[in-house]
Amino acid sequence: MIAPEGSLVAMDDDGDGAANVADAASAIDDAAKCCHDEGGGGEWDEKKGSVDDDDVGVIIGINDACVEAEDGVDNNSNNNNNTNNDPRSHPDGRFDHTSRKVVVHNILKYMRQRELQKMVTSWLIGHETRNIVIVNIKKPPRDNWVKLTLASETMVDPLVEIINTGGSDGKAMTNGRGRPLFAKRADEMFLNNNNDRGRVGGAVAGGGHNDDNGRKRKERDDPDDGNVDADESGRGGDPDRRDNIKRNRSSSTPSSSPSVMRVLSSDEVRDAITPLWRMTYEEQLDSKMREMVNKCAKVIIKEIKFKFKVLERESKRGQRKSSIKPYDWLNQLRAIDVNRPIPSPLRTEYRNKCEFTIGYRMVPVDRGEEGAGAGVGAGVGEVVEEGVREGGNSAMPTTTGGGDAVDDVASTMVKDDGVATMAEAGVVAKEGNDDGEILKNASTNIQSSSLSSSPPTPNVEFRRVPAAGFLPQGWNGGVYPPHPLQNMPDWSCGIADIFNEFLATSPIPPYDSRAHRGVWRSVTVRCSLRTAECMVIVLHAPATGGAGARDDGSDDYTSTFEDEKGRLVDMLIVGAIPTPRRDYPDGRANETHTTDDGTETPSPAAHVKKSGSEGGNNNDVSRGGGIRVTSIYFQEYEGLSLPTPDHPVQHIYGKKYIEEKLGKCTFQISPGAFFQTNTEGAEVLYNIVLDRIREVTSDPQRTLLLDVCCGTGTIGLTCLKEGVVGALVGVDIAEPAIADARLNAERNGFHDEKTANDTGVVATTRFVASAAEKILPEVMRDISSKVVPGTTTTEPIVVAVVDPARDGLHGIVVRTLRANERIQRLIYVSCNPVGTLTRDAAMLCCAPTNKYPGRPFKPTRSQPVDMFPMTKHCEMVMTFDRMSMEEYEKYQT
Ligand SMILES: C[S@@+](CC[C@H](N)C(=O)[O-])C[C@H]1O[C@@H](n2cnc3c(N)ncnc32)[C@H](O)[C@@H]1O
Repeated sequence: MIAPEGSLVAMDDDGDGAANVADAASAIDDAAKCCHDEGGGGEWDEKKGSVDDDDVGVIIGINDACVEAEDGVDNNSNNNNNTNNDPRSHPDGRFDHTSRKVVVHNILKYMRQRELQKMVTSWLIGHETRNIVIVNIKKPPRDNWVKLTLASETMVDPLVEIINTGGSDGKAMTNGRGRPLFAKRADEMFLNNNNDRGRVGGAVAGGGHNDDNGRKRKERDDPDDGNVDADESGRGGDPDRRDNIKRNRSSSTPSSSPSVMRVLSSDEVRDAITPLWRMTYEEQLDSKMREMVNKCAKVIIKEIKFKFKVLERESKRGQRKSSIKPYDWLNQLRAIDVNRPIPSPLRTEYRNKCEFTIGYRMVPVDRGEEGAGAGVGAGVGEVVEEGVREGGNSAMPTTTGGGDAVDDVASTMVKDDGVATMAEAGVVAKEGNDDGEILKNASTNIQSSSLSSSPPTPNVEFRRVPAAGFLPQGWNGGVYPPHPLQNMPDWSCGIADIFNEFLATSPIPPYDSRAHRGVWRSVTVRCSLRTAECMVIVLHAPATGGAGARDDGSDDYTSTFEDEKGRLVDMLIVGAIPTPRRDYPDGRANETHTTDDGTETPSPAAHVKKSGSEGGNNNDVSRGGGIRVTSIYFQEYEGLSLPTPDHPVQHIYGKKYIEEKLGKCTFQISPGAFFQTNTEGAEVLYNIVLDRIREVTSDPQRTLLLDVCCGTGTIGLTCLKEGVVGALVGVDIAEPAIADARLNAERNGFHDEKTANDTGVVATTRFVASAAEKILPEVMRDISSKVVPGTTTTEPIVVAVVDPARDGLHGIVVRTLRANERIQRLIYVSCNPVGTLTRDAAMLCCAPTNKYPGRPFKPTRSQPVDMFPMTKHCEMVMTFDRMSMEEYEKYQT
């Protein structure tokens, strides 16, 4: 591996030809020093005696490999480019955020960085032959667990074993005070924390700076697509998707004890992916309101109070010269007043983007239904019937309603004995019959399952059918169609149907993420009902097969791959997307929706037509039924997790982007760019941002908006178009998003550096493609020195909007925003309000320290917006105002 510039490589200090434990320890020490540098990632707060940013900048190698230190930037975030010199990248250059992590519990809550590193190093002493390389250590402050990232998935189980059995008498190692440590695969933790997925010990398991998941990067941003394999890390926040990814990861983990897999009913699929679907919409909002109060607002108050206690302790010890009293507002009854969540204009079928995993569906072979189930929309074991594709000339198979058939097999169980699992299906299918190998379920050894409420049915036979859909039970449970999910629009199910038909007849199998064999991985569909455009992105492994297959040279689909791609494209573009037969719960199909003027309409289509006509769109699109695919991409990827937003794509058909109308603007969206997944909900969200800006400025010409994590420029350009600001600086890490943002500026009338907008305000736009933590200090200097366009003043009113991915803001970004007192109002749009928002809010509002200087902010408004009905996820717009000098001085002692 090449060490990144400025990082450290463990030297063979003792001249034995290899970097060993001692070398590693010395490198660790150096790395520890490195972490104190300005701009470093996880910073150690000596005074607090804890790791502040939870990301300890260390790499420990206990094998013949070299030992490196991090470059100090939190590349764990899903949004980082994958470079070969990133010490956290996979040894072969691939970025892996998934199953390489181990969580160790019962660590002492307060440990200095160096102690922590030495302890971790000591676990490996005597086990050098196991060749374990720890590439990252993350410990949240004040928590008693640590998360270790290893160089390879194969090192995970050996490390767990060492920690759990490597102590005296074969017992677990101890924490230095005699308490036994307990290590577990991180992906198993996700499985076990269904109700609060991804959180461990009260903190985000993915690490403070990270999640989503999701892929710390990963962690993608559209909250509820319930899926899986390809995550847009860092491209915003898709909580459901993250949840799904966790489900997948956890279930692809080999388990030491046999578990039982059960075919889920449609209701159970809904429970897994849209857990609030059984509630009325008012109940859903009530539940989100409670969550925002208890897990967001109250936690922020607690965090700030805690920081005051630490300061007090330090003052008593004489470690601090000046001090500051806790703010009075912290003890007020509703110190952070949370408003009731604003409802989503659409309550069903609101997603404009859906991601389906390609894998295998388990179809029970019912003697009367032999040959059933080629379509993804079909319920398990159900017969596919011929249907006519709307707007097209071909007869495409569509499916009959699937719910009954699924319910019929709800009590059927199959033993996941490590042989007949879905994860292995790719391999088996290659050897056997892709679209119908029959698996016999052993009637013995069937165990009770936490998922199961009904007894197992012995001797059930299953066929594995290639399919695209969701993985509500993870990989081992197989793929389920999206048709029962009420948040999925018709067009997405129609696309799934096309894929199912294609996969059923393709000689090329789906990708098996455990064996790394096969080819088809996932499909992402993005659609605008307002412009009637639809983009399909097919993620696939190389045609030569996955890495697992290449090892033994057994898979090579190069001779048929191009033909199969062509066949798939033909199927996608032959006509309008077929209208699927949905599998909605009784009486729920025709939920009402609130239109812009507050009236109730029966379906999303009515709302869409209304909005569309206002926006000048005359497409007669009915629930997506008349939509055609307008753009197709293929993306080859052989990494273990998900491609980054910048990963190359191959444009195959149609337009290179889709357009979406939002407010008064039209936006183009490329394959790698983030866009809010609920268009109507995004309008509500952006209106709140507009109101919050209007509250603090009556002089748009002098007002500059700093849009951090701007994506395709949607928030900033909306504010320019509405004339509430005169200048916009947008920063985003994703190059495709920034390229779109620049074009979107032009598309919406901001052609040059300076353009008078509709309201007469002279507008300037500047979009920068860079990680905010790298560029923000420079951007802030620049803002302070330039003359405000259209004026002669160098004193702009600066309002900042931050809308980070689930990972939240990097510590450097928080510090820069806080230190720059020209920013009087900061509007934080969070897709992770119960996670990273609480952390970042505490940093913005706590008393000033060397690390977080500047007058503190104060949360003044909290407005949740329900962007993801039926899921637990909720967006939050929290407004922070700079504490006045007068008030601030009051607290100084
Ligand atoms: C939730 S999206 C918000 C996008 C945009 N504000 C919108 O509403 O469409 C989060 C964005 O943060 C970007 N991002 C993630 N990490 C970043 C970083 N370190 N620096 C700058 N942008 C980042 C992602 O590329 C993504 O576009």
